Order: sequence, then structure tokens, then C-alpha cells
Amino acid sequence: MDRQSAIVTLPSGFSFDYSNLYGQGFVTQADVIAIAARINAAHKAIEHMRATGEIRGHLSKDGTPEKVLFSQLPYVEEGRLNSPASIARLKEFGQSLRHKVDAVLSFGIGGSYLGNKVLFDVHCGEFWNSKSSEERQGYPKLYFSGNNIDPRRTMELVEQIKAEAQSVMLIVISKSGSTLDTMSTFMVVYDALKQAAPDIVLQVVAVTDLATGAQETLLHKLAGEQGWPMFSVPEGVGGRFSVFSEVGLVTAACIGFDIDGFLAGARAMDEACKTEDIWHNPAMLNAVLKYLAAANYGRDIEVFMPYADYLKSVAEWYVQLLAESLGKRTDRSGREVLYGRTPVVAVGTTDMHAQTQQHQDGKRDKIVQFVKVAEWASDPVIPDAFPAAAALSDIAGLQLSQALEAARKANAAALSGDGRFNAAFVLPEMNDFHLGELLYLLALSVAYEGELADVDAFNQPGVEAYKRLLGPMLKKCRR
Ligand SMILES: O=P(O)(O)OC[C@H]1O[C@H](O)[C@H](O)[C@@H](O)[C@@H]1O
Repeated sequence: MDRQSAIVTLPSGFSFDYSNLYGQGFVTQADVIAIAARINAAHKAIEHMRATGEIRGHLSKDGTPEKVLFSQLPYVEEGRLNSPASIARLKEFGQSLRHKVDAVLSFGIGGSYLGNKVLFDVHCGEFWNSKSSEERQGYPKLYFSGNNIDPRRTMELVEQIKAEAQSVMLIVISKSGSTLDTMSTFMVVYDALKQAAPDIVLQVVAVTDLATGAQETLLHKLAGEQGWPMFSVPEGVGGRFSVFSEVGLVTAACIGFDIDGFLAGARAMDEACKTEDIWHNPAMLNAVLKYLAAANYGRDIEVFMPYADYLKSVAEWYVQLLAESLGKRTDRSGREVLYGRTPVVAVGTTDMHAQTQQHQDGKRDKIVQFVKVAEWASDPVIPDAFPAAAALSDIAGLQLSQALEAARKANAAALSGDGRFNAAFVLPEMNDFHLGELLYLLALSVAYEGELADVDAFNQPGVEAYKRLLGPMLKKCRR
């Protein structure tokens, strides 16, 4: 690592540039030294989590101790949550759809949707569903549903599928197996498409917690009764960490996304984050600097701003990860702390024309976290299409990626020039491996920050408050 320019770079070329987050006017060396003991303890706690799955004070929804096992997922080994056999089964599943299933509809919300959308966007881009089957190499079209209870879109999706598909697969993803948003839209679409038989051949696959007995989920029971094939949301893996499990990988398999490369990226990041040397451990460094930026400088909003359309969904995935993991009323001893950074989705350059005014001149309460893609697979040169228009002629000859990066750099410089905290994750290119690195870094980072702030990063008790009110309200509606 080059301490002068404040960048930590992994062997793959992935880097974290924290030059505008650390040093004069930002988080200082003295700030870091002051919490050295806590950083050390956080590192030990994460080492312990990796080895045993234990996280001090973490309880499941029903109040019993629960393991935290997401850090196993990058390692495909016998006896682990992802085993050679389970990965082979996923790949076979993906192959079995090619040239046979026209469209897959993936139902899910929160952790059962956001990561899947990231994998889809990065691999397929915006126009996958308008491509021919040949262009998709026989893989099906893929639509998402259940991530809202929107009547209009749900019915438009049904009409679209009826118009363009004969062989349809519904994949219902829900860890708890009974989430209102997912199950209500699934039932509407299932019923409507079933009625379209024999024009539509319908298959259903369920992804849920496969516990049995008293813990059996409603979806598991239903899938058993209906004979639907199943994949699992593994025990000890919360929804927001499940993109590395069968939850995310089932979508990956449907579109021919490189599962091995993605997990290899996550693994490379995990290996890099095993060192106790904070300056070489990107997840710990990210957690420490952001924890201190909030605690000592009031920067308790994090604007996550990739410079790439197809990485916008990473920002949306990160919203759930950050908000549910760190937004906590109490610390682990029950003391009220009202902790957490508010996540904000932004995209460069789009939001430079919308949010940047607030980032630059508003309250000094934000960190802007950029994501930069260094090399683009397709990168046109701006042509000199109108030589007589001098202002347009001036930008001719630049590659679009050069214009994009110049805009990002200008934004970063303007912000830091006014003492506004920002940082950048740099992906050498937008591919499955570097995506695995980035998502895993963020997941491990919130685990570290939970330790630093002494909050349980693996529960989400706050979402129960509205759920307690919702049940009776739904009952009332039926009367
Ligand atoms: O996968 P499911 O059980 O359907 O849950 C979907 C989502 O529901 C809730 O809102 C939780 O707060 C989220 O953490 C979860 O990802």
C-alpha cells in the first residue's frame, strides 16, 4: 500500500482510495490511534466469527442465540454452506433452462431480491429481455416481481408474459416463507398464468429456509405439498448477506453468470481481510474510517455513488445492508445509542445534476462513497460529428470513459477541496470477480462496524414494529 496517496490495492487490482477520508481535515491518525484497542477487539471478534459463526450478543428473532455464517459462503468445500455438489446442482439447474424456458419470474423482496438484481444488472444490462434467445445463448428472459405490492406493474407483467412466453418458471424466494409482498404478488401471477394453460406451461421453484418441524416455513411446506423443486436459504445467513448463497446464485444460474468467478472474488476479499493490519485490510479500514467520520465529525449519511448505470443496484443493495445492519436503537448492553448512517442511492454522472448541490453546499453530514470502473469492455470515442460547433468539437476524440472519470474526479476534488468526506472503490473492470470482491467487502465491513459500535449487525428488530400493526390491519380489510 502507498501510505502517501492513501490507497490499499489488492493483488487483483481492486482498490480502496481513502485519500479524501483520512489525513489533514478528515479522519486523523490520532483518531485511529485513540480507538486502537477497539479496532483490535473488532478484528478478534470477526476472526472468531469466521472460525465458529459466533457473534457476541446476536440473537435470532425468537430470542435464541443464532450463528452468523455468511463468511463461509465464498469457500466451496465439502461440508460448507456452498459445497461442490450444491454448486454443481445450481449449474445443472441453469443449463436445464436453456432453450426450454422462455421466461423466469423471480419473486422476492429485500435480501431475497436486491442482490439478485445486482447480478442480473451487471451480467445482463438493461436490454436482456429484448434480445433474441440466440443472443441470450438460450438462457431465459428474467423479470423480477414481489419487490413491491404494485397492482399495475403486477398485471402488466402478467400481460407481458402471456404475450411473449409459452414456458414460464416462477422462482419464489423468501427466507421466512411468508412475506406479504412476495407471496401476494406470487399468488396473483401464479393464478393468472395457470389460467392461461395450455398456452403457458408453468413451473415453480421455491427458495426458502429448509428447516423442518416447528421451524418449517410456509413456503417449504407448500413446495413439499406441490412437489416444487427447492433451493435453500442457509441457516445463519441473513437475507442481506445471502447473495453469495443459493438465494443469489439461483438467479446467477438462470442467466449464465459466472458463479465460480463471483465466489472467487468474494474469497479473495475475505483472504485480504484476514490481516490485523488495518492499513492492508480494506473491510476493516472502511469500517474504521466511516465509524470515526460519524463519531468524531458527524458524517452520518453515506451517499453510495457508482459511476455506472448497471451498478446502481449495488447502491440499492447497500441501502438494505447498511440500514438494517447498523441502524440500531440500542447497543449490545441495551443502552440507547440510536446508531447508524443513513444510506443514500446516487449514480454518477446522473446525480451530479441532481444531488451534488446538496453534497457540496448542504450540511457537513455526508460521506460520498464513489465506485469507479477502470476499464470498460466497450468504450466508444466521441466522434467529431459537428466540426462547426466548437464546444462539441472540443470533446471529440475523448473516450466516454475518460469523460466519465474526469467528471468523477472533478466531483471528488470539489468535495474534498471544501473538506467534504469522500472515498472510492475502484474495480479494474465490471465483471463477476470484482463484483464478488466489492459486495463481500461491504458485507464484512458492516460486520466490523457492528463490533466497533457495539451493536448487533445481524438482527433487524425495527422492522417488526410495523409488521405488528400490519397483520391486524390486513384482517380488518377482509371484513
Ligand atoms: O426473505 P424474506 O423472509 O421474504 O424477507 C425479505 C425481507 O423481509 C424483511 O423486510 C426483512 O427486514 C429483510 O431483512 C428481508 O430481507
